[in-house]
Amino acid sequence: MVNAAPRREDPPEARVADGDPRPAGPGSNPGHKAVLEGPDIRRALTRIAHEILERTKGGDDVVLLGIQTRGVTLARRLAELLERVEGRPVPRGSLDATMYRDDLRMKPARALNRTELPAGGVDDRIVVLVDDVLFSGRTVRAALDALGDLGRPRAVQLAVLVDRGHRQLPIRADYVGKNLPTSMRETVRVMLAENDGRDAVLLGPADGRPRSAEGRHG
Ligand SMILES: O=P(O)(O)OC[C@H]1O[C@H](OP(=O)(O)OP(=O)(O)O)[C@H](O)[C@@H]1O
Ligand SMILES: O=c1cc[nH]c(=O)[nH]1
Repeated sequence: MVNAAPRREDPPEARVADGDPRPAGPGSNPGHKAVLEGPDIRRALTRIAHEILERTKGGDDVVLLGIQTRGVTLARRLAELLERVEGRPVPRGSLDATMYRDDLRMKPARALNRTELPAGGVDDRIVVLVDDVLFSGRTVRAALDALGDLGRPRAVQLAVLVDRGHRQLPIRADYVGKNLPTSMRETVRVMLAENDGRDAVLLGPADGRPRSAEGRHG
């Protein structure tokens, strides 16, 4: 399980009592606390990779599909971990579900990202959707609709780094890095080195207003 206890590789400011959130560090807003640091994220992803192999009986038919934006980075990292264990490449791709959202009209327009499938497609495969945060479930609902237009997987599973609760749809994750109880007045920000320059999961106030799936883009 993810361990918040101080470790030698943590920066000095991280060495606080077990269970206490750590100061958020560089690149983050004041008032945000780091609930996971780089080593925690690495351990969580390693555990998820092993769980995927166990549940899919060696991962032979697995395709990892990262949901834009940070889900794509996490899918890449998971693929590398699976490849290290299995000694063969694991097909992966990316999914932008923006056009399938049910709250498109309520949000500022945003640029579309790439949807890319591996050469073998997704038909008859076990697709593991990967995202950084699971909240209302509306992004995953949109991703399932997008996937339905791309093929017919044998099964679809969901892996998330953080499940912060507050589901508005009957969606659950099969693989969870960390269950993080939150209030609607908080926001969870996942930072990844490839996207943000460092690895951390930050918990902080939601810009002074409760964050909900209504009126936001996801
Ligand atoms: O369960 P939900 O309520 O849908 O929230 C979860 C989604 O919110 C965030 O994405 P966001 O739309 O902020 O885009 P980003 O990943 O590109 O930053 C996060 O990356 C998840 O995809
Ligand atoms: O707090 C939240 C809610 C949805 N998506 C995020 O990335 N963070």
